[in-house]
Amino acid sequence: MDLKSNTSPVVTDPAPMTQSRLGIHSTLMPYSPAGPAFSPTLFLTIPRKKPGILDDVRSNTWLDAMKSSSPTHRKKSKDSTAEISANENDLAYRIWMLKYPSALSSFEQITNYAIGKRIALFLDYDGTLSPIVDDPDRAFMSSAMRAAVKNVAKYLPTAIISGRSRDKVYDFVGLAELYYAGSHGMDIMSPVRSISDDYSCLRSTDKQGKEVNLFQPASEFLPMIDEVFISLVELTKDITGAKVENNKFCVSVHYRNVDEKSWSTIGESVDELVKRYPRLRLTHGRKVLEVRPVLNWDKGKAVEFLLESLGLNNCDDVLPIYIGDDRTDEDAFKVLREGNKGYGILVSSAPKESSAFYSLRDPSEVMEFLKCLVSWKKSSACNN
Ligand SMILES: O=P(O)(O)OC[C@H]1O[C@H](O[C@H]2O[C@H](CO)[C@@H](O)[C@H](O)[C@H]2O)[C@H](O)[C@@H](O)[C@@H]1O
Repeated sequence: MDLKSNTSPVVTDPAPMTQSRLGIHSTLMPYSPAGPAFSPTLFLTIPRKKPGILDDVRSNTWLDAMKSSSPTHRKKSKDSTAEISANENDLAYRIWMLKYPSALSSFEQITNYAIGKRIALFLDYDGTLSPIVDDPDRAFMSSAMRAAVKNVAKYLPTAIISGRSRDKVYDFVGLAELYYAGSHGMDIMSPVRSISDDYSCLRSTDKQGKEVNLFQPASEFLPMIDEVFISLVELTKDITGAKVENNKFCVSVHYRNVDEKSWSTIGESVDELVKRYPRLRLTHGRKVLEVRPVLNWDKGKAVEFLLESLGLNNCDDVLPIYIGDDRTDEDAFKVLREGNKGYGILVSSAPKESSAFYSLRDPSEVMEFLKCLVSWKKSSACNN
C-alpha cells in the first residue's frame, strides 16, 4: 500500500502510473489478459520481525497515523484564519483532482471505454454507500441510495465488498440481487459455477434458500478471532467511547468517539495484544484499528475471485469499476490498475494518494454516478 502521510495537503507524485496526469488514461487499453494471476499460496510468509502497529502506513509514529486516518469531523470555525485555510484546502483539492478527475465530469470518457463491454460494479459500503457516522451500528444507507444501487444492479452485475461481516453489510444494504463479500473479502458468497481449483469453496444456501458457493479463506482463524474479540472488549472496556466490532474474520476497534488523549492508550493496548498472536496483524482505516489474519487475501483478490465466479474474468469485453473510500480499497484499485483491467474510483473529500483513476467527493456523488450509469445503460439499450 502506498499511502503516504504528508504534512502538505497536496499529495506527492507517486511512481509513474500512466502517461496521464490530466485524467486522460490512455493506457487503459482494451482489457489486458496479463493481469496478476492468483497465487494458490494464501498464507503470507510471516516476516522474522513481526510488523509493528499500523505498518501499512508510512508515518512517523502510529499515533500520527491514527490522527490522520479520516478527513471527516473537521472542526468548523468562523474566523478568517479558518476561512483562508478552507480556501487553501479547496485549492489543494482542485489541484488533486487534476490527477484524480471526478468520475462524474469524466463520465463520457469512462463510458467511451465501456463501449462494447460489460461493466462489472464493485462497491465498498462505509463511506461509499453510507456516510461516515459516529456510531458504526447506525451507518444506514439512505433509501435513495438503496434505490440507486437496486436500479444499477438491474443492468450491471454488482457486488458489495466490505470490511464488515457479510451478514451485517447484507442487513444494511438489504438487496438480494447483489453479491456480497464481508470481512475485507475473506467471506464471499457467489453463484454456483465451476471455478479454478485454487479456490476451495463450500456449497451453502443464501437467505432465499438458493444454492451458492461460499469462499472463506480465513475459516481456520475463526476461534482465534473470537478469542481476540473477547480480549479486546475486556481491554477497552474502561476507555470511554471505544467500541469493538466483531466482523467475523477480523475485528475492528473504533476510536472515533474516544478522547484524543486516550488514543495512545488504545493503540498501545491493541498493539500489545496483537503481538501475542503472530498469525494476526494490525492495520488501520478511518478512525479504526483492524485486527486481521496474516493472509495473502484482500479486497483486490476478492475482486478477482468474484470476476471469476461471475464468469467475467478472461474476457476482453468486461470493464470492472470499483468504488471505495478507504485504505483497504486500495488493494482493489491496484488490481484493476496494475492488471490494466478497469477503473478504481476513490471517494474522498480530501486529497490523498491513491491507485484509483478517478474520484468522487462523497456518497451523494456516488449515488449520482450510479444513476448516470443507469441512464447510460438505458440509452445505449435504446440505441441498439
Ligand atoms: O470496507 P468498509 O465497508 O468501508 O468497512 C470499513 C469499516 O467501516 C466501518 O467503520 C467506518 O464507518 C463507521 C460508520 O460510519 C465509522 O463510525 C468508523 O469510524 C469507520 O471506520 C465498520 O464499522 C468497520 O467495522 C469496517 O471495518
